[in-house]
Amino acid sequence: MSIEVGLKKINEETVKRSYVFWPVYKWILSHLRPFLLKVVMFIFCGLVATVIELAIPKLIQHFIDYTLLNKQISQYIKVLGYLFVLVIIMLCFQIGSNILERFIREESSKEVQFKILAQLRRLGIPYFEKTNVGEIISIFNNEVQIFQELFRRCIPDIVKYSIIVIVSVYFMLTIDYRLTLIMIPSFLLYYLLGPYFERKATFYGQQLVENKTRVSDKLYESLSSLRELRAYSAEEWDLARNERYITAWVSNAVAHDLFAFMRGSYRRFTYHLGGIGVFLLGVYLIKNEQLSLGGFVAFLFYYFFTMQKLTAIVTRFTEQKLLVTQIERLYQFMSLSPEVPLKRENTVKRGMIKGDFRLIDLDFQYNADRKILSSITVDLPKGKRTAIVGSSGSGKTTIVKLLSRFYKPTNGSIFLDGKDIMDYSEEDLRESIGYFFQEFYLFGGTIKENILFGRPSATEQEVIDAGKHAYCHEFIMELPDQYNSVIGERGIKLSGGQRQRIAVARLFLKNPSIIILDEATSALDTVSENEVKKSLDMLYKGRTIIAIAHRLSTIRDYDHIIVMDNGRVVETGDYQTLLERKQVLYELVSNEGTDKNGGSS
Ligand SMILES: Nc1ncnc2c1ncn2[C@@H]1O[C@H](COP(=O)(O)OP(=O)(O)OP(=O)(O)O)[C@@H](O)[C@H]1O
Repeated sequence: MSIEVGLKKINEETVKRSYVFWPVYKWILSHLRPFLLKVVMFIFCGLVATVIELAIPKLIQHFIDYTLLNKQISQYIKVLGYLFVLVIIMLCFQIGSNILERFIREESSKEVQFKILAQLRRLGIPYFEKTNVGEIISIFNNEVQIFQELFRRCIPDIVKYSIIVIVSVYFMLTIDYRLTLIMIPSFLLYYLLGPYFERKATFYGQQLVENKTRVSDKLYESLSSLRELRAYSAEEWDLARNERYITAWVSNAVAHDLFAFMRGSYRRFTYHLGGIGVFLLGVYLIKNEQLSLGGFVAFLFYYFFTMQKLTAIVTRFTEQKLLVTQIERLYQFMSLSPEVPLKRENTVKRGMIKGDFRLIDLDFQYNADRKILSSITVDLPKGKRTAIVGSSGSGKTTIVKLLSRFYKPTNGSIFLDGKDIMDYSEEDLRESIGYFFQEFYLFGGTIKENILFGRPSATEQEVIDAGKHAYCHEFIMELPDQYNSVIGERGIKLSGGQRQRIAVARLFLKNPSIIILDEATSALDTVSENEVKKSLDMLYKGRTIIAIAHRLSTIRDYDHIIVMDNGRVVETGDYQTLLERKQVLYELVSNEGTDKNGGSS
């Protein structure tokens, strides 16, 4: 059976899938490893609390059989005293068990969140380029929640209830083994249909949560697009669209409640049926003096308590199976290996990378079906300004991604200061390279925090010096809170040029030996561009600069130009020489001039 939910058909078979269950389950449980001692303590506390809780009916049995029948008042007070002490001890162990359970749950889910972040970092740019942000966010929202759910309910409940059932069956056996055997047919009767109702109720329960999220997403979309809907007279269309999702939600809710009710009713039916058996046999045994009255009363308590917990274990197992299947995507994500293996040991002294790049016979493709770069052999000298130019799609950005080691070349090598770039540690490389893009991220905090991002350990004076070098000190000092001014989400309260100068200040603080730019200032007006250029010129001094340039007017003063076409390097040299050669760069410059003049020159 399947139900139509929105545009996606969700099949119930997903609930039954078990081929991934064990590896995923083992992986989930591996998160308990750091808290092994606490897990043992949790089980111990649970065991003690359960033994005490279940010893109480035994005490009642004693009370009925000896104290009450023999009318011994002193015994009566003694039993009450024991009971009181036992309850206090039991409560202490229950509190301990609850605290440990909560600690284990929260710590393990915190750890999984850290692991997701670390894995995202490990997978790096290739993963972000292949996966949409929605999917990544959903891993955090849904899968982490499922993970918490497993540690909140399923795993601890299965452990707790199992302890209860084992201890309780032991006490039942000490009363009468024949009565205890009645549990078997009673449980088998439950097992006949119970898991079916469990599966259905759990499945619809999960769908209910997903549909609820979908309905609120759609409502949010409808509210955000009210103007467009009215302008296009599309209210009816929107209503019909929402109705579909709401109908799916409602039918899910009805199905869930129905199966949950049937699950509960069937559960009660089976163990009450067994209860009748216990009554009949119990009365018979009392009549034949094979069972005491107190023993019978205590047994009744154990029977109902055990049956309830036993059937609850089945419920938790069903829920757990579904949740584990749903967490499979997170498991697969955590099992991914980065395209570029990360090297950890630092092999060069801090600040010693100078930026002398040599690319030898380099080929690259993102996917097996298409070559993006072919036979690239080129030098990008240290301490110089190199510009990479060429038509759109010729592979400029791809080269820069390879220089940054975001990707691994398909063939050939990249040497940095004479050493294969793959042999540098991640830390060495990231410390040595700074980036400057048209768009970059400013955090919603203060200007100081945003500059400090370049080197969090920098002093206040270093931040101010960086601000001065980047020509942003003056405008910062004019703001009401100066360096402590809050700049709004993504730096919304600043102009484009001001934001870019903050980014330059950040780079001053980071102090990398190599700076990679992607047509950094093309989105600015002339005044802002000149201001940013002034700050960039300060930054460039003594560093290796590699720039992707779209406007050829910006590369005149570069030392070295690499001209690309269709994934190949077609020309290299300085600007003047290449122009005089009147080949590809000359063509590009001429075309740019033509475009600017509207094709008239
Ligand atoms: N992550 C990716 N996966 C697959 N193909 C990609 C990816 N990034 C870029 N490409 C392809 O590689 C080719 C070169 O792209 P690249 O971005 O390097 O060109 P570019 O010269 O920088 O272009 P532009 O000047 O337009 O930015 C293009 O055909 C592009 O479609």
